[in-house]
Amino acid sequence: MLLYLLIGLLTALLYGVFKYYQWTSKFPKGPFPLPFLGNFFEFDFKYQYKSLQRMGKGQNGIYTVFSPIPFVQITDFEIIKEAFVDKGEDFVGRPDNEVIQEAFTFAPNAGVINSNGESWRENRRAAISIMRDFGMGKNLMEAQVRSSVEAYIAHLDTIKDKEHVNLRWPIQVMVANIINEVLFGFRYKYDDCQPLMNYVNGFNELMEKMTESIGLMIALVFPRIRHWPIIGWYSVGRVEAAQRKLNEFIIKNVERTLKDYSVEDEPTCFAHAYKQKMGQNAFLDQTNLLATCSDFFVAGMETTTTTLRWAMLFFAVNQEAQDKLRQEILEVVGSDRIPEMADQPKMPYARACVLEVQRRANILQTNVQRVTVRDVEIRGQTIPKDTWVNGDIHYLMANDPLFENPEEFRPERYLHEDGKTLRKDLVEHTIPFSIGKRVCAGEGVARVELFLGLTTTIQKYRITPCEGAEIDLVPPPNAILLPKDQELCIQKV
Ligand code: HEM
Repeated sequence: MLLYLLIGLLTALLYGVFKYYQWTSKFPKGPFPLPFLGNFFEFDFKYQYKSLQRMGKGQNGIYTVFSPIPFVQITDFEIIKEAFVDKGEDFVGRPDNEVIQEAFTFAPNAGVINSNGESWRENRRAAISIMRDFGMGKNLMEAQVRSSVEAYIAHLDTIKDKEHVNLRWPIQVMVANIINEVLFGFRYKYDDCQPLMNYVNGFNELMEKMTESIGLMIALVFPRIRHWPIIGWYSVGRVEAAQRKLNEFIIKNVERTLKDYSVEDEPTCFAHAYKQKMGQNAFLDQTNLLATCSDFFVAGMETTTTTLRWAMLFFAVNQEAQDKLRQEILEVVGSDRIPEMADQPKMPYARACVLEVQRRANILQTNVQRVTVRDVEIRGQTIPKDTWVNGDIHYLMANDPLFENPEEFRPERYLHEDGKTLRKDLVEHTIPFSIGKRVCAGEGVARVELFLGLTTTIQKYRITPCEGAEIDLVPPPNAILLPKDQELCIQKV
């Protein structure tokens, strides 16, 4: 009897293993997955980009990691382009996993970053149209950026001990004020910005918790565990609670902005303009107003701040590049006014610097996840509908053979020998904002912020390491690769 039972169990197990491998064979081939567990134990969830760097080598640009969810990685530029641009409509989804949608968003299927289908389309369209009306990529937005940059320089001027300056908060407030003013119509003062600091700290804690939690990874596969006592709290509950706190900040700011606004009035900020559009279709409602503001606030603040913080460290370490950049700024702009976007075409070295900062900082461990909305074929391999796909811009910018010695910070790599013309091939492969239908919705603003934020700082200040200190360029684990907090010496030029 026992023997029959054992034979029965063994047969069921072998059948299960057979079915498992039959299923995995539907996805692009990658590192060999263990039965049922896939590559779970090969994956360092804290440093996902390092695991993906290791696994991606020798995979011909497209492969699957089972974590244990099938997770297709695309590491080759031409294949990312084929998927996200040529077949863009097929890769336009975001995960509609209930844990992600309920715990990590303002509300399920709302806003722009995590929504799907018509809700995403209508909200992205409305948001971009409002941003354009407020001058995204044009003069009005540039004027806001320049005024925020000027306030930041004025703040740096007031700092007494310039030999030990942590630039984190000055940069954070400068960048946050731009998006805050666009969304809600007001700015924070450098000496009175506690709600903003609470938001930023809360967001960073949320990112840390998300990166460190193996429980969360398990909950993505078995969402029910989030309702279990204790396990539910450690896997999802504490992350969800952190997200709810962030949501409160957005609700307060939107309420403050809309309190005295009537839709007959001329809108002076994003929240006003969205309020005017509400009701035009079923997806533009109060929840989506809040969720879209939340998405633009978070996406618009932490990414640009982090990139500029890395920039200061790179230039502190690379004095030669800093001198060269300053020389170009002084030749083209002089020192009586701050740079403007119209100067950019005459400043190839500055453009190369921004590209190299973004490439070398490479701030996202993985791209924001896409999901296939139908079965799709890429390079002769089928990716089934509803598969998670990482268009791995991190891997690309750190490993593409076009970037010789990718670890080096060397803006010159973007310039031809004449020192004036940008290398189009390298520029094309530098895609920190991703590409395709879901390309970053704030790319235009971010480019203005990065160019003006960087060039104005270097125009006004020489940045060096503090005496006797070494700059630490190793990022701690976090979904966004933030630099470690460290002080720098700043000297007025
Ligand atoms: C250095 C700065 C930034 C970087 C590196 C960056 C990068 C990205 C990336 C990689 C994505 C995912 C694209 C994809 O799914 O393929 C994204 C999406 C997004 N970004 Fe940015 N971003 C930056 C700044 C901004 C700013 C300033 C804003 C707002 C003003 C913004 C708003 C958004 C939004 C709303 C999305 C979601 C788009 C969608 O799903 O349709 N980002 N960003």
